[in-house]
Amino acid sequence: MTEGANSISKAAALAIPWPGPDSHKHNRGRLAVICGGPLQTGAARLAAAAGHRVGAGWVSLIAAPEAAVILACHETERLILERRAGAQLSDLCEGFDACVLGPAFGLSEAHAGDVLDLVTGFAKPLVLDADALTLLGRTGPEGDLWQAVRARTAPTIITPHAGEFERLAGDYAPDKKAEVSLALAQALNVIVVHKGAVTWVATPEGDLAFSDLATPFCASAGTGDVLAGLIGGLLAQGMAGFDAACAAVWLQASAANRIGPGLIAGDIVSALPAILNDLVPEELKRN
Ligand SMILES: NC(=O)C1=CN([C@@H]2O[C@H](COP(=O)(O)OP(=O)(O)OC[C@H]3O[C@@H](n4cnc5c(N)ncnc54)[C@H](OP(=O)(O)O)[C@@H]3O)[C@@H](O)[C@H]2O)[C@@H](O)CC1
Ligand SMILES: Nc1ncnc2c1ncn2[C@@H]1O[C@H](COP(=O)(O)OP(=O)(O)O)[C@@H](O)[C@H]1O
Repeated sequence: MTEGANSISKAAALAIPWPGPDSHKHNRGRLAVICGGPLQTGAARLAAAAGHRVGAGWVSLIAAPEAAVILACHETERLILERRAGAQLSDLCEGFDACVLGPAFGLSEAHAGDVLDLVTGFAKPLVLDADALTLLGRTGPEGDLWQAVRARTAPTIITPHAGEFERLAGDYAPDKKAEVSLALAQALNVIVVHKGAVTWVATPEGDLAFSDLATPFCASAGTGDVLAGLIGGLLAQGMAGFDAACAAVWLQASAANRIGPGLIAGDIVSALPAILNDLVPEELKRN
């Protein structure tokens, strides 16, 4: 089944959107990243920074007041949108072109309600990662959340690591990673980015691609949050789901490989301009 799968190459990243003379910050893609509690803001900040670096013109972190204050101590270029008591995430995300939900978000009943609200009420491309996937795994195929994800018409991209994948689809043999990714893509009607030393990207329509490019130094806290943010940033700029996922996987791996030993997640974000500079069309180069 995996014989037709493409290896993700530089060509995937050459397809990313670039700004033009008519670009301004509001039409280059507006990305919302949902933040968890005040002691767990780092994951969302990594995702937001990655989405910003990859070209989204306006990136907001949405957080409850206690976490918003922490964010305000850290963030310079990202906007902070305070979520007051009773406000729905789907209302706050109106006007954004894409959203990332899950990194260090939280696993309570209230968080599960928030995930259901956004999955149902946000009619734009959505990246679900980390805790959003654990919550989805808890409800299972018969649950409201699973059914709501299936019913979405806008693209949904999920980015499970092996542990999160098993919560969604059960155990699998290591040599069946491509097959189980495709099966989950179909079962959930989502694009699956099944991470690891080999990352597989699968769609409900049967598209399949893989990457084994990334250095094992990627196995470090927060690198998956960066990937989720890259996908979100590309979706916000209008890239199609499968193309955005493949481009983000290549960009994350290439930036990580440039660092190698000593890599921590934020370095991938910092290395992105050099990687992007190798891809940018000649007419956009001013250096
Ligand atoms: N800066 C920050 O604030 C950061 C915050 N973060 C946030 O922390 C929260 C927890 O994140 P998490 O990734 O540890 O997820 P979690 O649901 O606890 O599952 C972990 C368990 O799954 C299993 N497992 C099996 N295979 C695996 C694999 N390939 N890769 C990883 N795990 C694998 C393994 O179980 P074991 O095999 O050890 O029994 C492992 O113990 C989450 O909210 C996240 O967003 C992070 O993003 C980092 C930066
Ligand atoms: N051994 C490895 N070789 C290459 N890449 C890896 C390896 N282990 C993990 N990665 C990559 O590192 C990232 C880790 O993501 P994840 O486990 O979600 O981390 P976090 O939740 O801490 O951000 C993924 O993009 C994954 O593909």
